[in-house]
Amino acid sequence: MTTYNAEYQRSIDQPEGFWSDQAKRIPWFTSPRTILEYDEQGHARWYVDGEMNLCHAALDHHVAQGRGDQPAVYWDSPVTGAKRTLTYREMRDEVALFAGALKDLGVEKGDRVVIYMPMVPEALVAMYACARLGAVHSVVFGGFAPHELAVRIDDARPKVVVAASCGIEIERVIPYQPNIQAAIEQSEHKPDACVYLQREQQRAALGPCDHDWAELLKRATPADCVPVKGSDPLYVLYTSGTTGKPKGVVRDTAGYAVALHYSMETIYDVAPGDVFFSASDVGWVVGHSYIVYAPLLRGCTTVVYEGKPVRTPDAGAFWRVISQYRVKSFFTAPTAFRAIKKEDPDGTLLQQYDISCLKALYLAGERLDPPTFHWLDDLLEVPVIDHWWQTETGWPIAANLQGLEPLPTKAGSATVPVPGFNVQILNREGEQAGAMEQGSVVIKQPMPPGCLVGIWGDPQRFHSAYMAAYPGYYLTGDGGYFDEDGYLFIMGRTDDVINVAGHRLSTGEMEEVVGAHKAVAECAVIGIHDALKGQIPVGLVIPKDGFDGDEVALESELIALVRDRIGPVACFKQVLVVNRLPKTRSGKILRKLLRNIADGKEYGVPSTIDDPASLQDVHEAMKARDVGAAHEARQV
Ligand SMILES: CCC(=O)SCCNC(=O)CCNC(=O)[C@H](O)C(C)(C)COP(=O)(O)OP(=O)(O)OC[C@H]1O[C@@H](n2cnc3c(N)ncnc32)[C@H](O)[C@@H]1OP(=O)(O)O
Repeated sequence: MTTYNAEYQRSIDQPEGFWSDQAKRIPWFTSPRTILEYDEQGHARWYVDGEMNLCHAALDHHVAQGRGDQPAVYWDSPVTGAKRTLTYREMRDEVALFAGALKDLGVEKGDRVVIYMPMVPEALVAMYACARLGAVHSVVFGGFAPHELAVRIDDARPKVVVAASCGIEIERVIPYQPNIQAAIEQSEHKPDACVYLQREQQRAALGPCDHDWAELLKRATPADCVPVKGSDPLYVLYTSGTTGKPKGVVRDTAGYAVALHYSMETIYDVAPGDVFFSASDVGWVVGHSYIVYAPLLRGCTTVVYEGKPVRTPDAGAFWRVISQYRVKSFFTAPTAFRAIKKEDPDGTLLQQYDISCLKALYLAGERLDPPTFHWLDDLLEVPVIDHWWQTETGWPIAANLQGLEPLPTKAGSATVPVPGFNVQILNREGEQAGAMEQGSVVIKQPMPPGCLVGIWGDPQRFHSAYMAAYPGYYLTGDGGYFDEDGYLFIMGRTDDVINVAGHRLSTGEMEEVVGAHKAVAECAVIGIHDALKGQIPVGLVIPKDGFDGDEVALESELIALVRDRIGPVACFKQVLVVNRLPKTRSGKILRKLLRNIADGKEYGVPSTIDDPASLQDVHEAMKARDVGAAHEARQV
């Protein structure tokens, strides 16, 4: 039996040999002869000359191997009361037919397709149909506003948009068609066609370029899998950066398939036939990797859950799903359990269900705070595993590898680097930090297969955002440290990206929206601690001369503006009007200081501050509005 240390060391010392062995675990049309090469900028490229199709590897291959009658998807939708099971054969056939429908609309290898759908099986069908044709999908989360959709349409320039007529947020029906119409009106690029899956809760009234999903299928003939090169793009997934423009993370095909397959076995310890439940959304990377692609690549059954952790109908919802579908591995974000703990602090609802099938709980998307870890650890009889990764990496960077060598857990730590990821901590001078010394978390090149291969249409940004800070290393944007046992502790972002309920958002983008209001002279948006959502944004604005003084009206307008431009998912719900903001003498707003005050920490007056009295002003304003824990903050 290989140990973690031996496997990890081999992956770092002999990356080509290591990933060549792993590549043999998935089906190819043509096996790669070149395992690893570097592009002209020195970035790793995996399996460039291999030929495969991810839809074939995840569906057709399993049907051919005798898994046709095994469930591939369990759909459970407490918001509509519907449930559905699709076998591998049924999935393959639906995907092939929908791929045929997309082909009829002119979609070919390399074309982009934007997908804007809730948690319905057809979202998976649409994604796999794109993969089948070699088309590049770009899924946009339903909680984003039309403006965000428009930005993505302009960047990805899709031939077709595939959507559902509506999504359902507990009891609220959210019509999607008005969002799509508004987005296409705002975007410069106009897709040729939109396809709507009509849901009975709210049907879409189809325009001249719109198509009914069911009608298209009636006319379509099944399409075959198109062989693609290992390095051909599978998808573009947008994620927040420090500026208003999101970054289109480009994922290749074969590296991703090999890495996901490896992770299912080594990290999540699941075998073909096991049931895997990831409670997230297809709009996030967790959805792409661990709802859609990895479970089926491994021959498992994936649970597609259209509901919330609470209120659909109660805080026992996850336990019900685990019990009903005999889930072996469950994955969600800590914020979901904070919501459950709030409603059912003693875990009483768990007693109603037999969850003896569950072998481990995995958490990611934000830091697993020790109180939530201990609550879960006391409640459950299975390992509670925090693991850390990013949209960019596509799969876990650090974890406690249950399929390789389970290690003792430490609260607050994501345990150890996953084989393939040469994680290091660099200090301000760019030197390796010692144990317990906090610094920038970086990954030494080559990044393993599955990680981003570029930013869509912007190679320069790929380099400047990730590769330029420390040549030869990928900059994660997180700060952290290793302890003496080699356990990795991630302490949070080192930039202006915040994490709200497991959703990565840019305060810079919110500042752009707030700053564009006609009454705002200057503003700062900071992420402050929140017991439920991890972090929430708070705006601080200085009004322009001539402002009428109605602070309540201004706050409402700014909240509505952010909701309208970015979406409800931003959770932007508090704005303070202030006379001045603390700045350095060179004019830089002291955001970290503002965060410390809001989080109730002790703070000093930096020597570089331009106007020390501004600090007292802001602190008083925060206390008056009961912002975070500002009443506990103390100047030292
Ligand atoms: C490891 C790599 C990664 O980090 S990948 C990202 C991992 N993150 C996740 O999986 C996200 C985890 N979070 C969640 O699933 C949700 O936040 C949970 C915990 C379920 C709570 O949901 P909820 O109560 O709706 O709160 P929220 O903060 O998510 O929503 C705020 C407002 O946005 C809305 N919203 C949400 N989703 C949608 C949607 N798909 N379509 C339309 N609207 C949506 C919510 O209704 C809420 O609106 P409102 O402000 O109450 O009016």
